[in-house]
Amino acid sequence: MTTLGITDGRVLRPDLSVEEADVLVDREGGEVLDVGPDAGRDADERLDASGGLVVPGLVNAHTHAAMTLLRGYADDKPLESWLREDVWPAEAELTLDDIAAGTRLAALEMIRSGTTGFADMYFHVPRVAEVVETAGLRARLGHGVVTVGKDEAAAWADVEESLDVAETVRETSDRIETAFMPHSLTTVGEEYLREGVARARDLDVPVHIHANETRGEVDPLVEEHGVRPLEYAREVGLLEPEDFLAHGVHVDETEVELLAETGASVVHCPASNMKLASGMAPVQRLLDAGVGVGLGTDGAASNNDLSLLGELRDAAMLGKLAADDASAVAAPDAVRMATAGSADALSLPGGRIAPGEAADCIVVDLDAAHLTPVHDPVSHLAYAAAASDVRHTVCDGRVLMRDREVLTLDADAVRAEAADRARDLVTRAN
Ligand SMILES: N[C@@H](CCSC[C@H]1O[C@@H](n2cnc3c(=O)[nH]cnc32)[C@H](O)[C@@H]1O)C(=O)O
Ligand SMILES: [Zn+2]
Repeated sequence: MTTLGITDGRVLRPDLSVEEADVLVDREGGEVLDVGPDAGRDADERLDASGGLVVPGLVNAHTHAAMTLLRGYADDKPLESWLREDVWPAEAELTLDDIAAGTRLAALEMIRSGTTGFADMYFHVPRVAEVVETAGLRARLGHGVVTVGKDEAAAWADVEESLDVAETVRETSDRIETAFMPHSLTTVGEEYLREGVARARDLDVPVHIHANETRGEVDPLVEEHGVRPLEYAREVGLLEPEDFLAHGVHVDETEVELLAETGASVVHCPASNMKLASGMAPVQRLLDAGVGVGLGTDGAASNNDLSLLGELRDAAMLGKLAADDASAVAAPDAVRMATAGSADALSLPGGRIAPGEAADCIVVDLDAAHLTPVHDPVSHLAYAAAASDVRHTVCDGRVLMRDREVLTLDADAVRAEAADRARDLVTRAN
């Protein structure tokens, strides 16, 4: 066994208290061995955390990584027209190599902003998995299914591809898990949902889906089925404890209770919900009811970055507006959402720094003008720290970024290739 010591900093513990301590990690086992004063002194390799805060690696519980290629391509539109007029036509032109390049750019951005784990819904997933493996991140991956607008054969083929990906891609790496991922309750027809979800249970994989994102999506569903969307979701076999739903903006009391009862989680995406004017999720209400809530950026085309430090600030801010209460979604709630909340929603290791937990952690530099003075480090994480304050990133015991240098990807090459491919993609789409 070789060890990594993250030394001389302060550590955010699972109860969100902060103490001066080292973190000692088993590099091969990818596990935290010890947290305590001088615990890392005799480690084989050291990462300096002085002046910094050691935090669990952030977990992005809902994104479409390769959409980095469409960052800034179509802004200032609501969901329906944004998808139909801009995003889907461009996505129809994506090649396998485009997906790989866009995902590499996302991985680079995630590592540089302190994200160690994520859930991705996209296509050409084996290529996504290769990038995740090389970058050293942890992920739950799936192929997004859309059946509306397709003939029956094409629709079933899309369902089959998602199930096949869920079954096979999890073998790629110890750090990769999968899910069956129907795109949403309205873009996948009922018979496909029922059959796909039942088959996912046989494969023992969870289901990830967009749900209750906009009123424009909820109202017609209620009209057609005569029940709330999450009641319909339950009827078609969704809402098992390991399932996780993106957005959950327009949920009523019945649906909040249904989530609490079933144990399915919600992934809150505040920036995307604001940018597409989708609405405000009742996050404090969900937390009060005991619903598991994680945090996601959604794709870079509706955000427009993948920084979870930015996102958890948005979550804390929007949560107060939604509840009309300044004490709602307090700093510790937002920080928990981006760490343990997301890891638990995805059923992935991580989210807590304690012996026996996965060695996924980051060091956030507190030596900066905008982070002075440090009355409360948790407040700074929630309200003042930015992606560029992340000094080191460690996932599964491996150092992915040291002193802001990413070690697993060639940052300049990744950016150059993504920019080239994005330009060509947009030319083809128009
Ligand atoms: N197999 C499908 C692809 C589905 S992947 C997931 C999809 O979600 C889309 N997407 C991104 N953000 C959102 C959102 O906020 N709500 C709904 N869909 C989104 C994204 O552009 C992508 O097309 C097909 O053939 O079209
Ligand atoms: Zn999404």
